[in-house]
Amino acid sequence: MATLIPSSDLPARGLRLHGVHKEFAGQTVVDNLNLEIEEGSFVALLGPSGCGKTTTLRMIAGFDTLSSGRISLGSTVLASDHQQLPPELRNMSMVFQSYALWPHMTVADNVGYPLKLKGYKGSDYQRRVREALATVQMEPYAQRRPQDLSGGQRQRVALARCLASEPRVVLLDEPLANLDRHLRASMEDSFRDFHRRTGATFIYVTHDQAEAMALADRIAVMHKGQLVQWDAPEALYQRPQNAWVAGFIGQGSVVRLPLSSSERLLSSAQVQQALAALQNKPSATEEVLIRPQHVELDPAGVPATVTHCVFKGERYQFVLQLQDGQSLQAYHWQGLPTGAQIAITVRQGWRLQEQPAGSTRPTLASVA
Ligand SMILES: Nc1ncnc2c1ncn2[C@@H]1O[C@H](COP(=O)(O)OP(=O)(O)OP(=O)(O)O)[C@@H](O)[C@H]1O
Repeated sequence: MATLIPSSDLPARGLRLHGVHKEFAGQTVVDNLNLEIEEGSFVALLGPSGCGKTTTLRMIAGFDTLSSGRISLGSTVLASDHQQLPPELRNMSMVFQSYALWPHMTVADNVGYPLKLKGYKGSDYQRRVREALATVQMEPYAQRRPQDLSGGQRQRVALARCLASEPRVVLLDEPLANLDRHLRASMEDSFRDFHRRTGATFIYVTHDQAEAMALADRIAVMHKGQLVQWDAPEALYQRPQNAWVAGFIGQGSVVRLPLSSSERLLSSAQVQQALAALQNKPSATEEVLIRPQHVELDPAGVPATVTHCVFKGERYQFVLQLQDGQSLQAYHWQGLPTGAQIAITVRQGWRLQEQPAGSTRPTLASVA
C-alpha cells in the first residue's frame, strides 16, 4: 500500500513509524505502517478486532520486535530490524485493559512502584504519590487494595501510576473495554484531563469509533494490518477515503449513482440529479456516501419508499428504498409507516474512491 504520510521533516521530538512490518509465523499482521505522531498529540489507533492495533502498540512500547522498518522518538531510534531499545529505557508507560495492578500492594504502593524503580525516597516519594493520586481524585483510597475498588477506580489508579512515572509517551490499550457505558463517558473526561495536564503524547488503541472520535485529535484507521486513513476525526467522518472507512466511521449509506462531474463533495443539486437519473437504469455509476442527517423529506424531491422505521428516542431512524431498489438511511422527528411513499431531498453527498478488487468492507450500520 502507498505511504499515506508525507515524508516531510521529522517532528523534532515526535514519534515516527517508518515502514513498520510485523509477521508472526510467516503471517503479516502489520503491513508497512508509516505514521508521524506529533509530540503532545492524542492519537487513536482504530480498527476492527485483529487488524494489528495492539501489535503496533506493543512494538512502540518495546514488548514486541519489528520484522522490518524503524520506530524513532525524536532523533533516538527505538527499534529497527537489528536494534531494540529495552522498554524501560523508552520513557513510555502503558495502560492496559486489565489495569495490571499488583493485587498484594496498596493503591499508594502501586502508584509509587515506578518512582521506587527510579530511586525516589522519603518525602519526595510521598509527595509525588499524593500528587498523582490527587490528579485522578483517588487520594482517599490510598491505603486500599485494588480488589476493593470498582473497575473505574482501578483504571484511575493505573492512570495515576502512569502519571507518576512522568512518561513522554503514554500507550493505552483499550483501557475502557471492561467498564460500563456511563463509566466510560466519565473516564473519557479523565483521559482528556490527564492528557492536558501531562502534555505527553498519547496513543490510544480502540475498536470503538465513538471513543476514538471523542478523544483523539488524529486517528489512524487500520484494516488487515494496513493504514487506510490518517486524519482528524471530522475529516474521517466527512471525507472517508473509501467505502470501508465510510462504513466503519459513523452511520450512513453507500449508494451507486451516475455522476457527471469529478468533484468529491457533491451538492444537493448534483445528488438530486443523480438520484432522479436512477430510473433510467444508468450503466456507469460510482459509490457515494450519504449520511442520514443529509436526507430530508421534501414534496419536491425524488420518490422513495419507507421499508423500515425504528424509534430511537430523540428521533426515528429509517431505511428508504430508492427507485432502483437501493437502500438509504434517514432520520426524521416523526415516525412513518412501512410502505409509505415519500419524496426526499439529499443535502449533500461524498464520492468515495473505488476499493481494490477483492477487498471487503464492514457492514454499514443498519436500523434492523
Ligand atoms: N504473539 C502472537 N503470535 C501469533 N499471532 C499473533 C500474536 N499476537 C497477535 N497475533 C495475531 O496478530 C493479529 C493482530 O493482532 P492484534 O492483537 O494486534 O490485533 P488488534 O487489532 O489489537 O485486535 P483486538 O482489537 O482484538 O485486540 C491477529 O490475527 C492475532 O491473532
